[in-house]
Amino acid sequence: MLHTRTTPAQRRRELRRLLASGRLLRMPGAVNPYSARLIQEHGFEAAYLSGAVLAAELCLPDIGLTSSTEVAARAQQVTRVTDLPVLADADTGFGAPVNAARTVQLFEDAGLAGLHLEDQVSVKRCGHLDGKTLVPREEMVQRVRAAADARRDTGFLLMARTDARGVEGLDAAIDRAKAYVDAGADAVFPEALADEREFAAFRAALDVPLLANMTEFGKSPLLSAATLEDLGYNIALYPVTLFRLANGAVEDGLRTLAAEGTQASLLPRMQTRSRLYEVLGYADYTAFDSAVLDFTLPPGA
Ligand SMILES: C[C@](O)(C(=O)O)[C@H](CC(=O)O)C(=O)O
Ligand SMILES: [Mg+2]
Repeated sequence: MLHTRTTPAQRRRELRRLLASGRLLRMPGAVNPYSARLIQEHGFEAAYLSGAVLAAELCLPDIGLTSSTEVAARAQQVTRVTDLPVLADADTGFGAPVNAARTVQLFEDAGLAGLHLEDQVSVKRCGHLDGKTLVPREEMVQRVRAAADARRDTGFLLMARTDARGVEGLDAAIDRAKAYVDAGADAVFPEALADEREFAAFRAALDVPLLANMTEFGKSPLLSAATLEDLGYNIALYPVTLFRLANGAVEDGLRTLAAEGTQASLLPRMQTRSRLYEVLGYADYTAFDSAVLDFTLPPGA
């Protein structure tokens, strides 16, 4: 009942254990708390909270309009329903290095297992678009240092993302990543690498855990989990996959409903009522109050 059994500290330890295991961790982005629960049920090791999805859900572009408190509030709703470690997208840290520090503490309090900070300027954009602007390396070093110092739980994972590949080139991106690790980052997210060779170059240059962003319709090839594991990557990120799938299904459904005047032909593609109730754990609540499950579902529901 009420789904979770573990503390944030346990989940952070679990994330660190997984990152040290040499196995690839598969991390889909949750669209909402319910989908975080589904990610857990389907056997994934961790979940992600994407800045792009959070913004898009509010019908906003991913340009840094959401605030750290808004993201933390959403994160808390997600961490309440899953025992999986959840990594959150902290964009640029939402301002100056002191804002990044505050973000770390807000995200710790939200029960997250870690966050990533990127080296773009505050009016940021998706890492797979052209025309990005970076802050000077020294400013990002300060951002990372402030974030590392702000942690009250040293288990909380601090990941540095560099967007430099598309702006300054691969070598500069690797140099920046090394400086961020020296400043206290536990792990690195090399954004928008062009091919497998570049993924390998990052792995050869750094000995901290690395995340591979397998976002669709972007600049990186969609490498399989097996390939990423062979390359020595620690996390395969699918940040917007569930959101794009859901939106595709919703648009198809709306078209069919409009054209056919009934949703009847869509039923085979819908999650049933009984499956929904199973995920929500209706049955578990009856242990406390038999009135919760004192109904029978119609056949096929
Ligand atoms: C990972 C990311 O930061 C996100 O917010 O999910 C995005 C994903 C995307 O826009 O496809 C990014 O890569 O910038
Ligand atoms: Mg993002």
